[in-house]
Amino acid sequence: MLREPVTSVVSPETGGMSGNTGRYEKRLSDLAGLYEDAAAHQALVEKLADPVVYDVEDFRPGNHSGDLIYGVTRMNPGRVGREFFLTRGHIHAKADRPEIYYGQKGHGLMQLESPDGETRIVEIGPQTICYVPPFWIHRSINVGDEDLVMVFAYPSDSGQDYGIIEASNGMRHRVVAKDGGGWALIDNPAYKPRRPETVVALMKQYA
Ligand SMILES: O=P(O)(O)OC[C@H]1O[C@H](O)[C@H](O)[C@@H](O)[C@@H]1O
Ligand SMILES: [Fe+2]
Repeated sequence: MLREPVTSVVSPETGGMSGNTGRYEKRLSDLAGLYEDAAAHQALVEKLADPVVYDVEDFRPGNHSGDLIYGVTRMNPGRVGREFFLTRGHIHAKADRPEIYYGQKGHGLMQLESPDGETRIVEIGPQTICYVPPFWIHRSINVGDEDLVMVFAYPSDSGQDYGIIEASNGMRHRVVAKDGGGWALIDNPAYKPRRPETVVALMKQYA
């Protein structure tokens, strides 16, 4: 069926987008288990009365392969202990599907992890396009002191698999605030590397 063209106007200030077909919010309590300091997380949920920490507005034309979902994510600035506010993170359920992010406002990082445990950190500011290649687990982190707003687009049949991060007890590295400003990468001591067979099986589906 022939589709009609669509335009969306993005507001870098509010992180909203016209023409969206959906919207969802994540509250701080939805992110339990992601941060190294679970007590600091719980204390902050109570202190701030469980605020929205990121929201997503998107346009979804449908699920058939070859189509595209696009939208905008807005993330609050903030920290849990020494870690910055972040998204849950995922690999695409169809793991060979890529994604594009386009910075609109604020200062963020994309933390990427390959199936065999390599980490890459990409800085995203306004006007920066970040290409997330197939097979990389990805999570956004707001390392600035204002909202981080990014436009994204990915194949509409990608899906999100959140279990891969849970299964390894988090990503291999954590991004933490340095004393006096900036950020640093540290090891996540709880990290369980994926077994070589798991990595091969994940990539073989698309060989
Ligand atoms: O799904 P999360 O890992 O919580 O990330 C939040 C959102 O970030 C980006 O906007 C992605 O393109 C969305 O697909 C994702 O849902
Ligand atoms: Fe994604």
